[in-house]
Amino acid sequence: MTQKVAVLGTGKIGEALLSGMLRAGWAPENLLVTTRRPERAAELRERYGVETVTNPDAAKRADTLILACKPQDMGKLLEELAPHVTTDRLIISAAAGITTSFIEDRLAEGTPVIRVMPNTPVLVDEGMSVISAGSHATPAALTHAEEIFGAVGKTLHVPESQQDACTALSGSGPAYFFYLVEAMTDAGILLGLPRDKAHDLIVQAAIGAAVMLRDSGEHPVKLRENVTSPAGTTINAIRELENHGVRAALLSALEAARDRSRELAAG
Ligand SMILES: NC(=O)C1=CN([C@@H]2O[C@H](COP(=O)(O)OP(=O)(O)OC[C@H]3O[C@@H](n4cnc5c(N)ncnc54)[C@H](OP(=O)(O)O)[C@@H]3O)[C@@H](O)[C@H]2O)C=CC1
Ligand SMILES: O=C(O)[C@@H]1CCC=N1
Repeated sequence: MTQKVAVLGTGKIGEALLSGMLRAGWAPENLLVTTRRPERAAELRERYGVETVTNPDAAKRADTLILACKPQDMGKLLEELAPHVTTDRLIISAAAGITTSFIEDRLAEGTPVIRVMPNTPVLVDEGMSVISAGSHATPAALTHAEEIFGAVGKTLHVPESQQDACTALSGSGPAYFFYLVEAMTDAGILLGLPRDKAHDLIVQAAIGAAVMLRDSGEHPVKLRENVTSPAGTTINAIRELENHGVRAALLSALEAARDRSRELAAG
């Protein structure tokens, strides 16, 4: 039997996943989506040729339900789904903070639940999706989750106790790099470069650095040392970064993101 997958709460990350699954070869007729607003449903139908349905219909018709609403909307969504979700359905939640037990407690006893934290680079098939099994998720269910998320990037299994930390590093991670690029582009303006040139220079530096980090096999410290010439330019910049506590700021920032993920679980 062909597996049907429904994305429930198709906003930014839900749409990113949907588009990735279609790129990876999923047939539109095997995908269902749900939205809160009818105009959003129309947009998705037109853009992707997928069927839009209600949440109860998604629960009745799809084998796998990917819950992609905000953590704050999860309780209400589960209330709506509970009467219709049978234990042969697989529930995958992409919501920050929401634990598998939060979901299990609101659905029929024995329903398999998997928690996944993806990130927006799934849009370009360079995502990272961090996967944890709930109490009733079988190895086959985990393999299915890996197939879905592995089509749009890498996957990593972690114990659920590490999910809030992974959310801070990986789920939110791309935002920190976008923020750095934005700030460094402003620095280019300060130094008198036109914005488009500053942007191109910083983006290419980021891409080059990312590929080296991934492919060179060298530690980041070594890669940075290779750029940092004695009495040169880079060390002057590094001194300013250290003076302004950028390393400490990053430690605090990621800790704050981790703590917020924990808070979201509490509602
Ligand atoms: N954005 C990211 O980078 C990442 C987000 N996540 C997680 O993904 C989830 C969604 O985040 P994001 O995509 O950014 O948020 P969005 O607000 O873009 O998407 C959530 C969508 O869910 C819809 N929705 C809410 N309640 C219902 C409901 N009962 N039925 C149907 N649709 C509903 C909302 O509709 P409406 O538009 O009408 O409000 C909205 O379109 C969050 O839990 C977040 O933690 C995980 C990893 C990365
Ligand atoms: O900011 C957020 O809460 C979501 C979760 C990870 C990335 N975006």
